[in-house]
Amino acid sequence: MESCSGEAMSHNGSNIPHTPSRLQLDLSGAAIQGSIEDRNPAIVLPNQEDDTYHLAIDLGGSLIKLVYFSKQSDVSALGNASPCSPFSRSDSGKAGILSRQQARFPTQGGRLHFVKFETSKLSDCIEFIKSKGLNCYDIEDIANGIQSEEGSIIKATGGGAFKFADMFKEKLGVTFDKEDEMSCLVAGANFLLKAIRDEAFTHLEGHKQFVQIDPNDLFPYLLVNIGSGVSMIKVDGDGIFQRVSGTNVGGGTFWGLGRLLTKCRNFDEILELSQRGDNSSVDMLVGDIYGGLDYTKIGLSASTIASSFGKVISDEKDLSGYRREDIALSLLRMISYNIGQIAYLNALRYGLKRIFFGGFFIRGHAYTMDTMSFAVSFWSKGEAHAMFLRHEGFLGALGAFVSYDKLGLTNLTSHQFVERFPMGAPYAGGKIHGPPIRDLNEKISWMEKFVQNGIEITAPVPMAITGTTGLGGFERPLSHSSSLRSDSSAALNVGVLHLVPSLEPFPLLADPKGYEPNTIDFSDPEEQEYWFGILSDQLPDLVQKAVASEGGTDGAKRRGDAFARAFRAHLARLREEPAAYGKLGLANLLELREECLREFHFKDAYLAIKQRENEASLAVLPDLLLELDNLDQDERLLAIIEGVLAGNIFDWGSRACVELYQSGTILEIYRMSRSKMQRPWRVDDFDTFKMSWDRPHFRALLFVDNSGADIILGMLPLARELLRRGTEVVLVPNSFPAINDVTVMELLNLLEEASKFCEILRKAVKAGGCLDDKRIGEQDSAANSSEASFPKLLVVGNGCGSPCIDFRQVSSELATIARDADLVVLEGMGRALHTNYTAHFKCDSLKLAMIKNQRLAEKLIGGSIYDCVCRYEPRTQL
Ligand SMILES: Nc1ncnc2c1ncn2[C@@H]1O[C@H](COP(=O)(O)OP(=O)(O)O)[C@@H](O)[C@H]1O
Ligand SMILES: CC(C)(COP(=O)(O)O)[C@@H](O)C(=O)NCCC(=O)O
Ligand SMILES: [Mn+2]
Repeated sequence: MESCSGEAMSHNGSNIPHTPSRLQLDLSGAAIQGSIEDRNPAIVLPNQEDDTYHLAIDLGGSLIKLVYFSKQSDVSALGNASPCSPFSRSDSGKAGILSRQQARFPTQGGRLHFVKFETSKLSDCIEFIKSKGLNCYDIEDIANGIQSEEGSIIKATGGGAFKFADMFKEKLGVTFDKEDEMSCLVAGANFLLKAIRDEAFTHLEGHKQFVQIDPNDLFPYLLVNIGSGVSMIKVDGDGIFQRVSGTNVGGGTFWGLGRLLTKCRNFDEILELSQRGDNSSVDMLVGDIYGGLDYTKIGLSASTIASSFGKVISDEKDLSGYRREDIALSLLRMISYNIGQIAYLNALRYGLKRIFFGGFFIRGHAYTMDTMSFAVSFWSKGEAHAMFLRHEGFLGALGAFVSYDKLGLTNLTSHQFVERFPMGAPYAGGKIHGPPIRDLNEKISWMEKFVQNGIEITAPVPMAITGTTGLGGFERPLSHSSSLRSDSSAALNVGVLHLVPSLEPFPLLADPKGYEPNTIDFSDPEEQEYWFGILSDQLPDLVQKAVASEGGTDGAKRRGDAFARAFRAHLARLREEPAAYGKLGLANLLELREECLREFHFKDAYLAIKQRENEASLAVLPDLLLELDNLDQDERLLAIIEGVLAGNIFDWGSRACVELYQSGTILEIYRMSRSKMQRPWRVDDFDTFKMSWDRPHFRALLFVDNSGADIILGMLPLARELLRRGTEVVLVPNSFPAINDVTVMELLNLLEEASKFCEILRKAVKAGGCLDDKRIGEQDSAANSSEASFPKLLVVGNGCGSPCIDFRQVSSELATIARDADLVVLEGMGRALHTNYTAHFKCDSLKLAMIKNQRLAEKLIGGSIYDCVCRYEPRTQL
């Protein structure tokens, strides 16, 4: 059994330029993934670009916002969709059962990208649209897969939909289908609040906190959109709203006056300037009027602004006599506070407790948000709450986008979206500098250029200003040193939204609403710092393995460098602002690393290691099974659980374990690990679990972890034991790689091998239909008809490519098959400890892991490294 990922298709070595044609494939770098002996091997097309589907545009007074959707070409003819797709058909090529299941769950996913341009740079925007071919698709043609000859009709909103209609027709051949601006703002806000998990947040005194919105309890609310001008809209439902107020003193006023008074050349510059400001030289404060005293009777402190810019009237100075910084700050406070106050008054007028602020005036700027939050909270005496939206300025464009009825986007829910933060401006959303990056080579060169120039690469989103308003929101910004980045990284806290309609919540969660995957509290800065440190330290070794896994070529080295730079930039970004990409937990960090590897087309960094461990473990499996079979039933169950815990030591994500592997062969380490299995384990519910064993389960889901001894000498014997008692077993591996975790493809190969010498596994595999008969040594499928009644062994991918599992988003296949399961086994640190340790299930659950990190051992179970956890919980009665 040999797997490979070598070059398998002839190609001319150069990248075929990307065109928006649906049917043109970039075959450069195409490679077979998996076993070369397969009849239907999966083919990976690393250089195949997304095909763009459609665009919506919001042409505002200051900024043009684009939201566009891309969808990968239908490459089913080649047997694989994408190396990065959670539903890569690589899973199905080999597994009859999966192919059938996937046919029932067609995926219609794609990606939503967010980009903005200054309206004054309209020509850049037009160039971008042209270069991406965004003007070439017509929604009507999508179903037929044809490229429009005529030029498409695109949804457009904002005043520019009228003003620039002729120019777009002339330059791009597109016709605007105009949508009402207010309707779009509301549709965009409703869509975000219902479909994006970490969208809304509060921002008080520098502290950002995400708010979970119940989609069934969203209305009514006040939407305050601060663009050039300000609109205040009372929203009572989808499409049910009223523009109740507005003000002409908005973002345009701030930027317009600010430019005049400070001579700043761009918006971020003035925000940055305000960071170093002291407004007391410009503003008239209460203390200026009251001789330095507070006006206590009406609750105003001496430092409260009595009159913005009021001090200027009593000075003899002209503009040059004031610091630009002070002016910038005074102006920002004046505008933000005023909008916050008017918003509050409108909330009061209509009895609304929730106010969501959007529009690009906010610009994710801490000080602006703090000021508005303070105003709302101060005037409402804490009754009303100011909330902000991560996609702040894209409400209108998104609203226009969801108005494409045929895309059916309005009913999507949060579990169907996965947000990714790829490197590179056009991928990340935000300001575009220079031509868009079209392929991996361009992306790598783009990153290399930064290094040559001695400029540190920044993650897709900039450092937000960490400065806070200090007490009460009206003191000076505390931080004078941090600065807002305005380089070519995107200027937004948004990534690319991957729409995966076939993701579903895991149906066996006992408390889906209260479910939080991450166990460790990441709001503790010390905890964060520890894990950032771990991931940084592991990076050189990972890069080396990743490069070797791709043959160590010069190309692989370049990709490895780019990956390392990208991942370091993400870590730096998150260190500065942990909530930049949404609520941060350890699971997100570990997944980000895997996603980043995929972004640079590393298919499976640990493949060679996994193969070596699989071979060594398969060689001793027959003896182990014989040994187990000679034990009586009680002893056997204990030996099997011990085997699972012992095998879990093979974890290439743990620094301690990797050091350990220097000290012996795989089998020596496995034996050593087994010999240390002294009970009671640190968490030991084995006896209760054994009691429940009297009643065989109907269907068990086994969330398996690592390749090698872990799966082969640990989990397969457990699966076999369950099968022996008549329980149907569903092995649930990762859909795509993460560290040394076993994947669907590998597991099917392992089952093929194990079936050769284990009859129970062979019969169950046959009954489950995971492998075709020839692969399990059955030439005549009718020969053993008795096996049809044998309990089934199935393999179903979890939909993830991470060492952890977030049960809010799993594959539809898993969700479907889980409905009748009555036992869930979670194995390994990632799945059973970092995530889900405190999760409860509607069915019996068993969490098995060896703990391979000293700090976690101390914190979580008051133990030490290499302690074991066997946590059993009978089903939660609802
Ligand atoms: N790069 C930028 N250029 C100009 N204005 C910006 C920029 N970034 C943020 N802004 C602020 O955002 C406001 C525009 O917000 P936006 O929501 O796009 O409204 P509009 O649709 O009116 O253009 C500007 O008036 C300014 O205050
Ligand atoms: C990434 C992992 C969760 C994988 O563990 P597994 O699920 O394979 O048991 C784990 O290796 C881990 O937490 N590693 C980082 C900590 C360390 O190096 O100690
Ligand atoms: Mn693992």
